[in-house]
Amino acid sequence: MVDADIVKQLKGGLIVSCQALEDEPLYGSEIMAKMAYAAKLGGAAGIRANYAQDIKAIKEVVDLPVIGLIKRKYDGCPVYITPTMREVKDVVEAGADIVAIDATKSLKPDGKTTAEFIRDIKKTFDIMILADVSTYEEGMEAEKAGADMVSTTLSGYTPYSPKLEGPDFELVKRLAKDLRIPLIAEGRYWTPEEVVKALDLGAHAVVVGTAITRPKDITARFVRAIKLRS
Ligand SMILES: CC(=O)N[C@H](C=O)[C@@H](O)[C@H](O)[C@H](O)COP(=O)(O)O
Repeated sequence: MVDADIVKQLKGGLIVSCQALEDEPLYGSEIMAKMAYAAKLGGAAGIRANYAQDIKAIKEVVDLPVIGLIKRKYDGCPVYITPTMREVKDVVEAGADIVAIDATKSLKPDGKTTAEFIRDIKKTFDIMILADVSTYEEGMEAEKAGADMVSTTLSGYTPYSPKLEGPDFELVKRLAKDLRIPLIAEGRYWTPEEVVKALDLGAHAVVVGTAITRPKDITARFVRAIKLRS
């Protein structure tokens, strides 16, 4: 069911993605909860988080809407963002307000299409669904299938979407114009100006992850600039 209060809380705001995989230096729920707390103090409107234990830890320290997901790889399947009902259940039980799922045209590990997967989630759980897409068509399909929001998360990460260095503004513009449900802008936002531009193009909210919560990548960006100088 759509929670109008949550949609309203996120409107025009910044959602900070606080994620560290097992092989990343900041892996650990305690650290991710501190990241989320810092984001809240900085004025974030919401948090995006991976893993049940991180979602739980974050929910204990911040009262912001949390978009939860579980990244899990299944052999031979390109879908890794909350790919099956098993991960959805864990996200729901961890207390997330919204579940983010891969809503690309790839079949899920159990052979379901995105539309079938969304239908099954709706039948089983009372949670809002954020459809992570890589193209305009996937966004429109997700809305038709019953998603509550769409995010541009996967643009640049499927073999058939454009490989841009920065955000996919064109996708934001087209989806924000044609969807009736909220469009979230996400993926490779590094500056406040880019975030403002996405909102001006009609995005409901913008997710920033790496540029705020992955110090290894932030450091590498500075170092790269220094190296280019010589
Ligand atoms: C493609 C993929 O797996 N994206 C993931 C989705 O949850 C995260 O690793 C990203 O950090 C997140 O989307 C935010 O994007 P950025 O870190 O570029 O601000």
